[in-house]
Amino acid sequence: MELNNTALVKGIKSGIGILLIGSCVGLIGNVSNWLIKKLNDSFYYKIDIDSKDKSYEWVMYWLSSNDSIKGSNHLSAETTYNSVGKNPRIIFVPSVGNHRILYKGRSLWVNRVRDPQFDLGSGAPFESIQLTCYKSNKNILEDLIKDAMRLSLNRDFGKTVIYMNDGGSWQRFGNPRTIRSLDSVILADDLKKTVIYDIKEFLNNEVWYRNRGIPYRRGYLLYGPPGNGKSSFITAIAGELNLDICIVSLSQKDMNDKKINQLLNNAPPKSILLIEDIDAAFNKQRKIIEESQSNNNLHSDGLTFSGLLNALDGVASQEGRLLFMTTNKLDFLDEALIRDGRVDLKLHIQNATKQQARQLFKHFYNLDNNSNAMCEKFAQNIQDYQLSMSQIQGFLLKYIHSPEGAIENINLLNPVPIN
Ligand SMILES: Nc1ncnc2c1ncn2[C@@H]1O[C@H](COP(=O)(O)OP(=O)(O)OP(=O)(O)O)[C@@H](O)[C@H]1O
Repeated sequence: MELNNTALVKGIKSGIGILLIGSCVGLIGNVSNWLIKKLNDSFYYKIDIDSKDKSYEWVMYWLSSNDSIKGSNHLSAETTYNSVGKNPRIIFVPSVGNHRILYKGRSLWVNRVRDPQFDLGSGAPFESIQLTCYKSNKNILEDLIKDAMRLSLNRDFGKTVIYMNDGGSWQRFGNPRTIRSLDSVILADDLKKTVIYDIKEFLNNEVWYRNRGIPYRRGYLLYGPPGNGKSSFITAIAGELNLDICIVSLSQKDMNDKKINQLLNNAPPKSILLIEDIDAAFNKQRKIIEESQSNNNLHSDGLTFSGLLNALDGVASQEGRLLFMTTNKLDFLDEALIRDGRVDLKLHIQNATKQQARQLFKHFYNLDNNSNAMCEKFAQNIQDYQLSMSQIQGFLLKYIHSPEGAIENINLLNPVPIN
């Protein structure tokens, strides 16, 4: 019995011993962590930048053009294209991990961190960058971010940035485009004035909308035969009003109701949302098929008509949402898609009138008023609404340096003889 008690006491003692050692180890661990943190805090200064913030894109762009990053032994290659998807170019950015760089002759560290979690909407991983420098050089981190911002804004200044959707998130597409001037788009009547006035009214009246509880968004539908300037006009509007363009591709394989909702409600600030050829993705026929599927309790995992309508009606972004849709086939569209509130202004862009042909001729050859008679001669041989503007432009391109040649040969474009 006594033996048993002694064994018990020994057991308790060794248990307490282990506990004490465990606690001491834990305590030492905590103290050393605390010390490291304290030392870190007193020696280093850090700034975290989340990939959802605009400054992340600025700093990554800055890093890609910073020479000292090339000394790093682990970079990531990223391919960029020009605005028409050509001329691939590789840029190198820091890969996930820690990198030391020099800025203004000082050392600093860039730690790119990839979160194990993925954004369920876009399928892209969450990322962040941590910039670290010695506390004594604290200001250089803020200077770096400001420099990065200036560099990016300079790159985009006077240009239109195009974004395309990659799943449910927006990615810059190629290099920003040179602005297309409004003068270069020739439309009938006062269409340009009407639309620009309408958009400016909208952009300047946020409070008016908010006070009345009216969703702060505006939708435009441009419809009419191909090649008459629908896309060109939208590009020129973006240039005129200093807006970017977000092209929504509804036909992407993995597009679904959730992603379209995210896209339409999280567009980059100061941008136009553009859905081209909306009839290709959604027309009356497709709606009928979907309705019959849902009557038969068949559920769609992809993008549905009601999903698109919900996204269009979703919470408007802070900046106000400008949506443009284009179609060649107005009759194919379901009424619900283009009803008031979803589409506020419908603009018919028709084939060329004589007057448009005259202006195009003048603009194409950069002629002044002394050449009005020549422009008139060209225009009087164009019948209203018979040819598209792109057909006339294509014809003029054959006589790129010779307006006289274009007039002489106009019967090749239009059978009406010159008087
Ligand atoms: N109204 C116009 N003024 C000046 N150029 C025009 C006009 N319409 C068409 N063009 C020229 O024709 C080409 C095609 O124009 P654009 O793509 O804008 O037409 P669209 O109406 O959007 O055609 P689609 O319906 O096929 O998309 C462009 O090169 C553009 O410069």
